[in-house]
Amino acid sequence: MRQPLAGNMPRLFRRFGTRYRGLFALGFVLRLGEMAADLATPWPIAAVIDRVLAGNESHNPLGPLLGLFGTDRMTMLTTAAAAVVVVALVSAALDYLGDRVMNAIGERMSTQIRCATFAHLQRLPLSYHNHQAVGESTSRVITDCDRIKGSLVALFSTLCPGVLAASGYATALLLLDWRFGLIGLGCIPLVYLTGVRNHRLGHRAARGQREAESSLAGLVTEVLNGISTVHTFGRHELHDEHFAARSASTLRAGLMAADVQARRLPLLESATSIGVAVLLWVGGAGVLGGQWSVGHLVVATSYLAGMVTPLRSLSKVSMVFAQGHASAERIIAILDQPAVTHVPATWRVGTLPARAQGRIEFVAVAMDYGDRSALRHLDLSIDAGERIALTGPNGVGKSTALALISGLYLPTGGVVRIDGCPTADLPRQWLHQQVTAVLQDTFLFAGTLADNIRYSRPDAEVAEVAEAAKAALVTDFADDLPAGLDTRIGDRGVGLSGGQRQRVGIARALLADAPIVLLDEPTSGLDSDAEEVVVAGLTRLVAGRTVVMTTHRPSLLTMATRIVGLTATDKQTCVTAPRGHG
Ligand SMILES: Nc1ncnc2c1ncn2[C@@H]1O[C@H](COP(=O)(O)OP(=O)(O)OP(=O)(O)O)[C@@H](O)[C@H]1O
Repeated sequence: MRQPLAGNMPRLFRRFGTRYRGLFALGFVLRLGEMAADLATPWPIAAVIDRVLAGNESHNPLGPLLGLFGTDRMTMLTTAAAAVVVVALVSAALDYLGDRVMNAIGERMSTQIRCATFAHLQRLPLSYHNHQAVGESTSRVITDCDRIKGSLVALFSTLCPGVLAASGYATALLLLDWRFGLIGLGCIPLVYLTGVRNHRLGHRAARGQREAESSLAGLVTEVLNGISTVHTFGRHELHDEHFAARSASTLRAGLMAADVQARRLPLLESATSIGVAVLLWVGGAGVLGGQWSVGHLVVATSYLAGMVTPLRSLSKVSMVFAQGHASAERIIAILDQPAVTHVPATWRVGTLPARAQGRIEFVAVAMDYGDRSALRHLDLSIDAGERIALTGPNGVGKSTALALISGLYLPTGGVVRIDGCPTADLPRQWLHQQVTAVLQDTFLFAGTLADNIRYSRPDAEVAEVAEAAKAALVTDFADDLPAGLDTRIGDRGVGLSGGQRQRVGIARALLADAPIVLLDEPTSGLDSDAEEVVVAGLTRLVAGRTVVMTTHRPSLLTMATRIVGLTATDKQTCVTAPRGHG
């Protein structure tokens, strides 16, 4: 459910902003100082007009100060000019310090929001990621967090000082003369009404724009992930058409946002010009009637202009706020998702043995992915040290069974137990130490071969990494590379063959030294030569561990001590009579 318009930013504030209260207070004090300097700015000019030019001191409280260094006209002019410069310098220095402090709050808060969003996103269950395009999630972490940063910086460097300045000038106008004050205050409802109406429109436009941009990012990521398929089938035009269609919705949303933005300033100008006109008329009449001096009127118009200027700059950043709100909504949608670590862990790590025996049981296990059923009432028991191969038709649920053992998903019915403990109740950290896997396609991160092997156990010694690499036959090809195991490989293992990537995956699993090993078609994409080498590595990996594998390859089936066939009926995933296998 969407949060109310104003609900998202305050939530981000409560969570990430409270620690900056001290800095905020400092920034506020600096802004107050700057405002006081700004309020003093027109007085030397007014004093010159009233005392030096018109020879009249009655209306100007600063008039007598002008004669501090002498009362001849040129000395008073010089004193006024120096006062203008001093006041401007003080205001500029306070402006600089205030901006530094306030902008820093925005920058720090947004960095924290980005880090927290990424950390949380990583911990969301696979069921979330299965339904979310990678590009869309990337766009949230990068672009939405960037928009939040923009609006936080605008909040601290424009909105807060702007509101402070506008209220300061309004108060000063009131103190100057209550009639001037009323004229100034009269502008505020007009500005507020145009602002609120535009903010709503702006938020709607910004939300549409972000959704359209995210969908574009999702498309780009998908096509680039499958770029070799695009090239193989030469379907570039198809994706061009999809991209153009989605770009059209981005354009529509962008034009709507541009229209809202363009409307804002003229509306505001019209609203505030009424105030300026009234002030000029009332003030001018007052000067003609001898109620006020010209200098007095100059100060009042300068205060009204001072009050209107921040309102104008606020209107310029209001689209930034609208975008920030829309993006905050999308970030909160991620932060509100329950992470996998929230699963209650009944057994604490300290109460569990450091190493499981490796017994696995499926008791009436069912698994549905949304509306799709993958396993129905599966009963299967695997003894510690057994090596079983799951076989059966495509889609019967073999990979799903493996995913349930490793805790990637929790069963939607029944229970999966390791050494008698349901996986749903086990701490994730312990489960990661007990179960390792070699999948159909080993995913490698950008970094060195050694980094990728160490991924399963970051604290492993160099010698242990080398030993795992040797046992998995990684060393055989790494020795021919320029820096051996320290050779850098690209994203997703670009630069290595399929068989080489699988060998790195085996080394990674060997280093994890877990009592349970899952093999999900680890040789399916390999030719017979590569398969032979990978099987040699796997033979070392499986020794002395409980192994559950899915494969149709005879070379792997020979490693199994039992082959279990799965078949599906409407009500049940059945286990066909187990066959002993050496
Ligand atoms: N992440 C997922 N989201 C939705 N449905 C899924 C997901 N993973 C698997 N499925 C569905 O669950 C069913 C079982 O899939 P699974 O991959 O476990 O079968 P499998 O026996 O390993 O198949 P194969 O032999 O083709 O690898 C299939 O109908 C599949 O479409």
